[in-house]
Amino acid sequence: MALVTNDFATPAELTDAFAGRILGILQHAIVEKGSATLVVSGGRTPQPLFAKLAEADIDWSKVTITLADDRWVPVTDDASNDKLVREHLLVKKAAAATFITLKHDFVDAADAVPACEAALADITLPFDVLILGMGEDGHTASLFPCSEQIAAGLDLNSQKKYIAVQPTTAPHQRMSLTLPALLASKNIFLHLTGQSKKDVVLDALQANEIDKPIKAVLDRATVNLMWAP
Ligand SMILES: O=C1O[C@H](COP(=O)(O)O)[C@@H](O)[C@H](O)[C@H]1O
Repeated sequence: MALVTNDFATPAELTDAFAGRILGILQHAIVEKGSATLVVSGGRTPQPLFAKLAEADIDWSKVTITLADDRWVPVTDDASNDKLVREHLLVKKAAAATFITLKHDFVDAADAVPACEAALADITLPFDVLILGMGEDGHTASLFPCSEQIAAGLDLNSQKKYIAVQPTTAPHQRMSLTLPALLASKNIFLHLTGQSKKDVVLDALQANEIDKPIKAVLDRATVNLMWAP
């Protein structure tokens, strides 16, 4: 639908402005309906944003946080998005938030899909805020172009909110929200740093969504790109 570009001169300026924007939406949701939902991504990009959010003075006890995707590794592993959230977001003032993990005690992520669906069952959609990341291959959440599951993950008729994904060119099996579940969000942000990732987004606008899965979101939602070099 629309890509709204918000460019900042430095990562620090991006972090400050982006945190303010997210907090404003969460605060508004809390006033309007008594609660708010925040879906975050993992990887390296969001760590400073998480640190900034964690210090914010909102009523975090009314906020539920979950992940758009996770790597199927123990939550003690440095590759775990769950670990990232627990160590950098669910601290200080934000420690009062409720966290819905995607990691359940199954060897194969595919066996954990029902547990993830059940854990999300009490949450009323749409999510208030979705923060997506993106890899250089155009994957978003864990909807990887190189995976056998990509068509199923992008299927708008899917009744599933989660899908287990096995990338072939990236490590770890994954658990990911499906495209229809990602699109069930009132405010969608794409959080990127570096010129190369911005170029990937601009290229993706002309690409096939199976090759560049971020395109599937860009085509169907207003996406605020929050970017700094
Ligand atoms: O594997 C993943 O990669 C993307 C991008 O991560 P980054 O380190 O390049 O910021 C991330 O959005 C996703 O949550 C993660 O599982």
